Amino acid sequence: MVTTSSNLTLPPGTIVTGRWKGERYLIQRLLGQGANGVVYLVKQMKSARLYALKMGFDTLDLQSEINVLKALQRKRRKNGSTGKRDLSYLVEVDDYSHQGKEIPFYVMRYVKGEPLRSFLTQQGSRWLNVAGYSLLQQLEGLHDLGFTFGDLKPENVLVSPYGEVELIDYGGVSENGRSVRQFTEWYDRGYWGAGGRTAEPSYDLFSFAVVCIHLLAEPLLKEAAINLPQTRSKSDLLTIVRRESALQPYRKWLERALEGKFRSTAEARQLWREQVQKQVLQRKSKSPTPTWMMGAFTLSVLLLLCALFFTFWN
Ligand SMILES: Nc1ncnc2c1ncn2[C@@H]1O[C@H](COP(=O)(O)OP(=O)(O)OP(=O)(O)O)[C@@H](O)[C@H]1O
Repeated sequence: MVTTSSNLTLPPGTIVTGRWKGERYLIQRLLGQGANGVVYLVKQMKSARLYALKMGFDTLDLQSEINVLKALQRKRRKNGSTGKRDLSYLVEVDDYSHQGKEIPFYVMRYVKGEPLRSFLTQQGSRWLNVAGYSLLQQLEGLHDLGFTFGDLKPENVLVSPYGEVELIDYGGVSENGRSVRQFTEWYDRGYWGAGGRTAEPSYDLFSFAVVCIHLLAEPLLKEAAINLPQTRSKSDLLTIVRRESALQPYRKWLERALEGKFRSTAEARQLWREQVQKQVLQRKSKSPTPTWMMGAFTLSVLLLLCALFFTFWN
């Protein structure tokens, strides 16, 4: 096995022992690899619990990601009201000594889910209603703590079988008011000449609007994205939204997000909910959708609404 700082693959069965804290983790399998690191599914030896463990290629990048996670954790603890689940996202930070090198790693909650795109391919694009609502809930929690996610893209959104969303990859999270640290062209407001790269809730809402366009009208988005920067603009996106039939149920929401007109993420979430309710009612009155499917879908919407209620009103 060749190990360099930019290429580190550890086989299943390897035990990663933290240099400072001594905790031991047994690697089960590779979960994924990105620009900033490798993520493994691991079993904590003392508890037999499953976690995700991320090892960094670049110590500084990983450290700043860890700093953000710690800051979020501190704020969540202080606020105490954003749901117990989130308090334990970051589990541990340590170094791993491997072939004479110190490799930094952190351990986080293992998120069992499918990336948004494959989830919708398997379940049907209608499930964007449920997943989108859950995503807006997640963003609202983050925004309320004073942070912007930044690098919102389909790969960073994992969805559970019931449509509940978890964001992964906090490497792009920035404090509101600062510059966005990490972004991906298509979902970046600056790329479309639609605003600056200041971290603020409207930045994430814009990205989510482009994510929706990407998922439901990819060929048109691809076409618009190849325009030169001088000719590429937010109106290209607005034109797609007005023309593409698959986007019509979301039109009002997408227009407001692209124009940066939501006053808050709560308002964006509320409008999303209204448009979902409208669709459910319309379908009920005219579509021959099997009752079981409508039942499962409505149950998921209800579960999300309950989760929201307990999170924000308790
Ligand atoms: N907590 C988690 N639970 C389950 N899988 C995860 C988790 N975190 C990351 N992954 C998987 O590992 C992959 C890479 O992780 P991540 O996106 O954090 O790496 P990255 O190097 O920052 O990626 P990018 O190049 O997108 O910035 C993800 O696409 C996902 O499949």
